[in-house]
Amino acid sequence: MAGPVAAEDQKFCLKEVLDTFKLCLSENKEVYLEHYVAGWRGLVRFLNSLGSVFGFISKDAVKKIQILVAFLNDENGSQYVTIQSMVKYELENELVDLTKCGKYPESGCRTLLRLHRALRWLELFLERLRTSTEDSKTSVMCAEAYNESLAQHHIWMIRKAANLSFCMLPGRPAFFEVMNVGPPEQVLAMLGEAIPLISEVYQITEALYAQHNLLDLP
Ligand SMILES: CCCCCCCC/C=C\CCCCCCCC(=O)N[C@@H](COP(=O)(O)O)[C@H](O)/C=C/CCCCCCCCCCCCC
Repeated sequence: MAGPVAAEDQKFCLKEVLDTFKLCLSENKEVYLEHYVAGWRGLVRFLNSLGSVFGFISKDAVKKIQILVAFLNDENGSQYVTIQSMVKYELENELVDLTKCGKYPESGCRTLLRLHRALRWLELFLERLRTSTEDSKTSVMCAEAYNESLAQHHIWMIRKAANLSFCMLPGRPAFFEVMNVGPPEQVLAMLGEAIPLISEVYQITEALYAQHNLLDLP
């Protein structure tokens, strides 16, 4: 009999990730950290299914997810229920390094900022996928989205490695297949539903971080 399957090894399904991002927003538009992290977990599952060449990316994402999960499970976990409460708690208690070489190199605010920047890449990439044609190249769409967003925050070596890895992405038909949604029309429809959700979560977090001058945390 097969044993339990680790979350990262389960088969990816875009619908599930979409449902998780739907759960992210509270009635008053706060972002639940638990669901935000669960959304990223689902995306990492997708990345893992694309092959080991993306291992260095998924490793970094998993590390950041684990840091945030540790805060959620910590004795002060109730302060981390939403991104808003996390920011308030960490700032009020001076738990965020505003400059390099401080006491809290892995604060929740700083860690989430890295995923937040990656969410912008995701939004741009998915929008390109949604408006792509049969002969569009996933590698080009991914690189364009990356260079327009996340790359600006990465050192040269990471940019080089990331851009090289994009060349190993499967073509559009195989990529759609891994998304596990159904025929291309359904993939496009689901992307049309997912992008505004992801965009809203991104905008709310961006405004919160801008309001507290946290967008450049080292
Ligand atoms: C819906 C289906 C289609 C889309 C599926 C996308 C799946 C993507 C899953 C995960 C994306 C990875 C998120 C990466 C977070 C990166 C955070 C970051 O910027 N870390 C850097 C800075 O961290 P600190 O040093 O300051 O702690 C770190 O240096 C990064 C290292 C690893 C390289 C990151 C490259 C990111 C490329 C993003 C594109 C992923 C390509 C996936 C292809 C589908």
